[in-house]
Amino acid sequence: MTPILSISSVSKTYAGGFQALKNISLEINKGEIFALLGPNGAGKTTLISIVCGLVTPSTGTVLAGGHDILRDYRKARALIGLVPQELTSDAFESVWNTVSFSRGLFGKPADPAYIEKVLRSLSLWNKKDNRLMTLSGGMKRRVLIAKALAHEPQILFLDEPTAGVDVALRKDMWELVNSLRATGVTIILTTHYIEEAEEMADRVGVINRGEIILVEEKTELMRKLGSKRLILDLQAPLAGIPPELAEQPLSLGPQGTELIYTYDARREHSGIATLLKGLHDAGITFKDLRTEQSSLEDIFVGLLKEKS
Ligand SMILES: Nc1ncnc2c1ncn2[C@@H]1O[C@H](COP(=O)(O)OP(=O)(O)OP(=O)(O)O)[C@@H](O)[C@H]1O
Repeated sequence: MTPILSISSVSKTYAGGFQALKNISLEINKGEIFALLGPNGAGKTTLISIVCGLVTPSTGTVLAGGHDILRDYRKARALIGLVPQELTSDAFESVWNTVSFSRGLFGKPADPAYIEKVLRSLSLWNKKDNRLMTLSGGMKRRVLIAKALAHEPQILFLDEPTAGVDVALRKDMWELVNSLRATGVTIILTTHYIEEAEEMADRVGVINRGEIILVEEKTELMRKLGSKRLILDLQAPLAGIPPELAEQPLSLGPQGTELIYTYDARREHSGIATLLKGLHDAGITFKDLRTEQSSLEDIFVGLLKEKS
């Protein structure tokens, strides 16, 4: 796949001496939805701000569509749309003017038909003459997205798109992101909500204390999510897995008193019946059994603990 965004060895130390990013390298592929997960203060906003040319990195380079964000700022920035968390100005302006003005900022010629398409796709068309101050919170968020799309960017950053919005609007946002992806836009979103990453992302990156600690395909994470463990408390400890059970996905607990069987909880056949028959044939008996499931949340929390 072609990377549309290449972040290489980016570090950021703020003026006070605080190191917010440590040697970040990340490639984002054209057309993918990438979710950047991380706790408060992890460095998500700093990273986005560097990619958008709002904050200067202490070291490292960022290329957007092959253009260096520092040396070739206008070309690189024109490819990027940024949806911030909050609307800061323009309270007295109309939706139409605000969005059209954003397009002009990037030196793009006026294109009323395109602005109309964006407003319609965001269900803002019948609000086009409303002043921003008269809109609900959800509508204001849509205006932020329309503004970010006004200059036809290829890469869209959504900073916490659904923080503090109600469930219905969150679902709308998810749909919207999917429909944007269908138009070929690459989307990078930051979120605290693991559910959101699960729902939308093709790949997930986890950032903690300024470091990327994991980047993985969501399906791979879901595979981990779907993996379940059946733990059998044995009557008598085993020294090893008996050869007749060697084909099974089995492992032994620390003292040989627990036999652990890992299986995919989403498959129709867990293989547990075959396992139990095999245990019976091998003369292995157990006192008790239980199952455990790891969730993306567990993986996430575990990762953060490991690194702390
Ligand atoms: N201008 C600045 N000067 C000094 N330190 C800063 C500055 N901006 C951010 N920081 C610090 O850098 C760290 C990372 O902040 P950043 O806003 O990038 O985190 P975040 O992952 O976006 O957090 P949140 O989820 O809370 O938005 C924090 O410890 C923050 O206090």
